Amino acid sequence: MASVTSLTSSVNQRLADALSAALPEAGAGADPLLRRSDRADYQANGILALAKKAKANPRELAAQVVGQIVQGDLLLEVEVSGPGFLNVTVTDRAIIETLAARAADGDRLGVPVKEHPGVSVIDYAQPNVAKEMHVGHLRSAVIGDALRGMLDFTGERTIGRHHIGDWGTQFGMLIQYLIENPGVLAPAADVDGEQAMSNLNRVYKASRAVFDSDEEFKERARKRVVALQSGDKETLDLWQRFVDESKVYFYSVFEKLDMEIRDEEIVGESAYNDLMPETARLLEESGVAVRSDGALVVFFDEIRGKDGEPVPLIVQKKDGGFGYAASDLSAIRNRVKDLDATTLLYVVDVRQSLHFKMVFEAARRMGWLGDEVTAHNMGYGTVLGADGKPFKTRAGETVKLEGLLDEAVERATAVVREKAEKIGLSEAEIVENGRYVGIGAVKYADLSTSANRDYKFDLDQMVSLNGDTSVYLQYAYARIKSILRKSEGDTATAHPELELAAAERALGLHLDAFGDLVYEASAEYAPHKLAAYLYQLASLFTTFYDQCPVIKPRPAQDVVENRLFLCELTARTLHQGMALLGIRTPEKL
Ligand SMILES: NC(=[NH2+])NCCC[C@H](N)C(=O)O
Repeated sequence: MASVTSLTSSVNQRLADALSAALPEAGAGADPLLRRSDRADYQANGILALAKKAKANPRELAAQVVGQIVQGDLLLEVEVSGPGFLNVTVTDRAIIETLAARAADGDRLGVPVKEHPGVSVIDYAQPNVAKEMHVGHLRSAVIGDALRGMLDFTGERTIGRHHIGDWGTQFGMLIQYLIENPGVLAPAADVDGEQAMSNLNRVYKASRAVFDSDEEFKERARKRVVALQSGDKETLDLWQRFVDESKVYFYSVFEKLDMEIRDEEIVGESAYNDLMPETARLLEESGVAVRSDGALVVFFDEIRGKDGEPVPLIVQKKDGGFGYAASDLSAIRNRVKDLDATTLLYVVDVRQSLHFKMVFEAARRMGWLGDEVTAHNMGYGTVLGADGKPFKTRAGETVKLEGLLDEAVERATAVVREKAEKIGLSEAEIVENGRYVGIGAVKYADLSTSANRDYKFDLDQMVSLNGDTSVYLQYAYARIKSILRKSEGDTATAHPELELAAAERALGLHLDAFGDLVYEASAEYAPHKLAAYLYQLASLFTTFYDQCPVIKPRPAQDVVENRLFLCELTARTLHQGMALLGIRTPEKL
């Protein structure tokens, strides 16, 4: 099925044609700058600036443009307003016909795919081996997954990279402890997520205690690091056991999050070990990195620390070891060369933004990044507690993710249970819906705030039925589904010949904007714009449903059918939009 041009684009094109007829010197590319408006359906604001440039009177130019407009079936009225704006009203027919074309396009809803899709490699959901996941990891996973859904929908090819922290000197300590206490880590195949994490916690704490108190153990642990780095087989096998055990835990959390993570996309820091010596050599040979006190570093004039001295990016330490930066620089080479990436996205805590600024700039100097391949860090803000301070337990520790997710599901299940009897939900359905509502609430609270801002983790607010929450959207969806079930004898059919009520037009115009919105939000990496769109859609539906009876009191048959058509398209748009954000919409709630 062909994609559908939105009404906004059609009207914009119509006005652009009239504009270049009225003012030929403005050329074919002159943009009337059409926006949705409260006064009419749309307002065009572009004429003012063009008139100024052509030294013409804006109101006169606006009137000339109106004179050139071909109205056809699309436009009902175009009038000059204010200093030289155009207020535009489209016909009811145009609205319903366009929506009918969208409705005929299955899940895509007439949304076009990119003409020149690229390859976006998205670095997200990157917890650390042998460590518990915290709320920061939640944000990366949720935002990354939503971005991926949105980009995929516009035809972009996306590849996930879960750059887990699976390398570093702490493994010397862990592995040495495991060698000396072989029974402490049950095989990954024998444990569930919770057991895996409690095993790892136990080993971590125990080995840390020995490490801190026993100098000889410390020395053995140091030697173990060297063995690990030189690729000693026995050491690597034990390291792999920590990775495998951790993966059991990661997968259980991702499953809780209702998120699909693919094994082949878990490519951690260690995966780039073999590339790092070459990365360092290339950087040094080209002069981008220099030796300083024996270390290999990149300097940036423009990046200074608090003391005013340049902050270097350390590619290779004095002792020859490679760290986080070398791994990230090598990952860039790999993603660009082997994965053919055109865009590199990183969904990482804003506190790492200096690191990425330096890594990207170094890669740019090397020509690994440039006009053809760009990199962006979607640095996200901090998760705050209900008191507005960084989210910590009473003991001051970072809050563990699983407990939070369980609590969200528990609260949501209680909310679902309240209405369960009335709508006839089975126990299994209550449990499933509770999960979708609870996890949806957590995801939506994160996604509805722009990523770079902090947000409050407030469970009471998150599962509230009123306000900008996923539950509100899920209820709107389920309500429409119930209306559709109750109207079984009638079909949802578009009737373009009907005159529309104001609330029908408002809903219809918003439905039409879905495709443009998904495009814009994807291009700006802004899931919060999609969330805001969906919230508005649900609100417009509520107004429509209050003002325009669908079956009770029963209007004329064609009106019933047309309203059911609007109901159905709203439900499908809500469902699809939420799916792009990674949130489920239960059929009955
Ligand atoms: N390519 C990257 N450096 N990605 C981010 C990794 C995040 C890191 N594992 C952390 O927990 O902070």
